[in-house]
Amino acid sequence: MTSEQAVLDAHYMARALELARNGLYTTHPNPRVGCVIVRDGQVVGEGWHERTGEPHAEPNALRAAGDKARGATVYVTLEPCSHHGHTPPCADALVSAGVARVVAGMQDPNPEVAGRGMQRLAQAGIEVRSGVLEAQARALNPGFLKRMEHGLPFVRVKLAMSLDGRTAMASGESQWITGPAARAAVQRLRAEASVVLTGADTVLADGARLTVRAAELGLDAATTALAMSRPPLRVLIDGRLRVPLNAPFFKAGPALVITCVTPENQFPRGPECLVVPGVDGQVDLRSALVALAARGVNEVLVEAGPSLAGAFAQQGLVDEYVIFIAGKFLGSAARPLLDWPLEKLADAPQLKITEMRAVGDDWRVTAIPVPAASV
Ligand SMILES: Nc1nc(O)c(N)c(N[C@@H]2O[C@H](COP(=O)(O)O)[C@@H](O)[C@H]2O)n1
Ligand SMILES: [Zn+2]
Repeated sequence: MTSEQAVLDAHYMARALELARNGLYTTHPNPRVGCVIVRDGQVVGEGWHERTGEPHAEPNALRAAGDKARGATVYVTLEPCSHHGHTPPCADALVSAGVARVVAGMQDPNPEVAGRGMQRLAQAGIEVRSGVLEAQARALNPGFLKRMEHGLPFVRVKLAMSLDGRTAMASGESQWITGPAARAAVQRLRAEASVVLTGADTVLADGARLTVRAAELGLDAATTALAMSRPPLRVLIDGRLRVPLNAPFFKAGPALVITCVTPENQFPRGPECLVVPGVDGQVDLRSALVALAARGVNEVLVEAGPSLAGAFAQQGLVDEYVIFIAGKFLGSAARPLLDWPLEKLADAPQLKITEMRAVGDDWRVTAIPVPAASV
């Protein structure tokens, strides 16, 4: 392959990635996928996957290209599927359309596909290439990949704190530490998650509802409509079933309660209740995540107090922290970020800060845990 071809491949894959991002709020449990069809140096078709049950990105792009797909090159951010799911195999559609070349961002880790899509194309005499802008293709679907590769959702913990690392006054007062731009960013994090998860303490103390509110997303009308069409499932971890049915959390819409005690008709007409293993009224969080992944949950946003967020952190269940930092001191009597008593500096978990940027008057820090072996 010439270097000119490699540059063109990266260029059109970048466009396919851009298209895939249209599905940021809607595709789960499916992945976000984009597709561009190019013939004689012209883009003749574009498509992206909007929601599960509807056509994949490739048939959408093929429909736009019509007869011009014959002899064309197809750029798709994820290997074309080879299985019959809600829709027929995209690899077959590409063969039927007579395309000459298919370039994929990455192999599909779904065991039902896992290389068979590219294989089918190659067997039909189509030139194939995979792994173009692979890091970006992977970054688009952290939850889908984690679920397919590890049977767990991707867990993002959102925290908001003062410059001295405090999240609320001793009284619990915390509205608002951060400004409106940071709060809008949190709304968008909720909207892109499959699940927003919290604990009984937060719901009982703050009356938290954890809904996505259209007016606070800060998105254009079309994107807001997409985001609101697929709101995340709100999940409450409540080991002892302490939260009453009349709590604002339950009045705000459908919710799932994860507990470790038998509900015994606790919620006769109330929310769905999932029982997982636990000890002393403490839900086993890994079991809860496994159960969510089994239901097709890709991305979990944890918005909880120091005790539940700290438990996720201590148990090594967090993939990413998004921490909003406000230019305030709340003082030493205020509440800490995480309940995680550590004795020695040597025991302090290492994080890699991957991004830091201003959001209105606040700062947003993204950090990922560094595995102990590589510290
Ligand atoms: N290559 C590709 N393009 C898309 O637009 C997709 N949505 C997928 N998804 C793959 O197919 C599975 C879902 O199939 P159904 O929507 O149920 O038919 C999904 O798990 C991916 O493996 N792939
Ligand atoms: Zn497909």
